[in-house]
Amino acid sequence: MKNVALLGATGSIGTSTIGVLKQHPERFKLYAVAANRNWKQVAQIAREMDVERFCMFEPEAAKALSKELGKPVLTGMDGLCELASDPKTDIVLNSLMGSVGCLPTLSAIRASKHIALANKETLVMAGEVITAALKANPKAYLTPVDSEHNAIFQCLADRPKEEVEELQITASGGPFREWPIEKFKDIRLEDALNHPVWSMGKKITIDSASMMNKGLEIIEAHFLFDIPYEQIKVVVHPQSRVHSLVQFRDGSLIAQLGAPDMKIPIQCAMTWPERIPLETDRLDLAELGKLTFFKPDFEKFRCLALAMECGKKGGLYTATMNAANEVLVNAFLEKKIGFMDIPNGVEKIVEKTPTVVNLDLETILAADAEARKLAAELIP
Ligand SMILES: NC(=O)C1=CN([C@@H]2O[C@H](COP(=O)(O)OP(=O)(O)OC[C@H]3O[C@@H](n4cnc5c(N)ncnc54)[C@H](OP(=O)(O)O)[C@@H]3O)[C@@H](O)[C@H]2O)C=CC1
Ligand SMILES: CC(=O)[C@@H](O)[C@H](O)COP(=O)(O)O
Ligand SMILES: [Mn+2]
Repeated sequence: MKNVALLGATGSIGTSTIGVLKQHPERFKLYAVAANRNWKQVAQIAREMDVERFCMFEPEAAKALSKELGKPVLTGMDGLCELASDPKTDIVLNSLMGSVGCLPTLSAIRASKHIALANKETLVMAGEVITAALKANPKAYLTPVDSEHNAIFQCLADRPKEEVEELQITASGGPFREWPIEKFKDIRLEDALNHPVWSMGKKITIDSASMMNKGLEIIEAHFLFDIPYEQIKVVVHPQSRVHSLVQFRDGSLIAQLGAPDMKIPIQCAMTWPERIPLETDRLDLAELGKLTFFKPDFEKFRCLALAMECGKKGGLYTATMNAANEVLVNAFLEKKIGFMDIPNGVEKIVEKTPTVVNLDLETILAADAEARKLAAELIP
């Protein structure tokens, strides 16, 4: 039996993860859960799944949950890190939203856990620190949950990176794939939240609409698989059935396909290299008829181009880009700025990225905080 600590239990990935755990009660126990404010949903999960430990990031939510359950509830970043490193935790499934996911990932690595990582911001913000921590803690094991990276992970199947010519990350293209750039100034929040394939949390849905999500995923892939940016390509695939591909040096292009259901990569990330049964839709290729592929439009989707540039520049660029994007996406969700203010704002903030010699955690956290402050100043 594996004890799972589920960070971000009330969100889209958290809910899919609980769906996977429910299919395998003989194999997984939901040992600990964490969320931000939604203590009522956590209470419901606790009653259904016999959870032992809890953290609510917000102190008021922690108090309310503790009163409801009559059990201790941790709070804040210390609480998240404590659950991630709890001696009884076997697998940490990190589905927190945003850069708050970084320190719990690090805490889990330092405690030599198996981390199934959905929180892509961890690697965008602090890829070098995370990869160094993984080297220093060889018993820690990180498996990707993000659908494209889980697909690449499956295609690679532990082959050495020398055999890889190119990673091909698929992108749905989001709701504005066919919109002319002239119409982008009229984009409303409702349009941007209308993802053509996936039902996800609001922040990643806006990132998909701006294609910043694909930019974050390029950086995520670079750090996960140690592949240079020059060998990472994006291919637009509106049906989202091919989840990504690896071009090997012998001419073989290996793809992973499946229904667009996050339960598939979540379970794979928890059980790899074993494949266990999963009740979910199966693909019927004849019914699908055709799958289409296109080149991405870097001019229309400036966030994608910006992310590629920041990744190549390295240093603190990806951390400042990520922080600025988080602040601006949140402002767009609150209808305080327009859609195009996201790429415009991110571009302004990354221009102010300080050069750095020693890329340690403290420097990254300081750059993240400064970029957030500068981005907040752009919001009316
Ligand atoms: N959804 C998807 O299909 C995919 C998501 N991902 C990645 O997975 C991560 C989660 O995405 P998603 O599930 O869509 O997001 P959601 O917004 O649906 O869920 C976010 C979760 O994180 C919790 N949370 C947010 N802030 C904090 C905090 N400060 N402390 C503790 N908990 C917090 C929320 O709690 P509360 O409910 O209390 O606010 C909620 O449980 C993101 O990094 C995303 O990019 C990657 C691939 C696919
Ligand atoms: C399900 C998943 O992994 C998301 O990251 C998804 O890929 C988003 O869709 P886009 O391809 O539109 O960014
Ligand atoms: Mn993805």
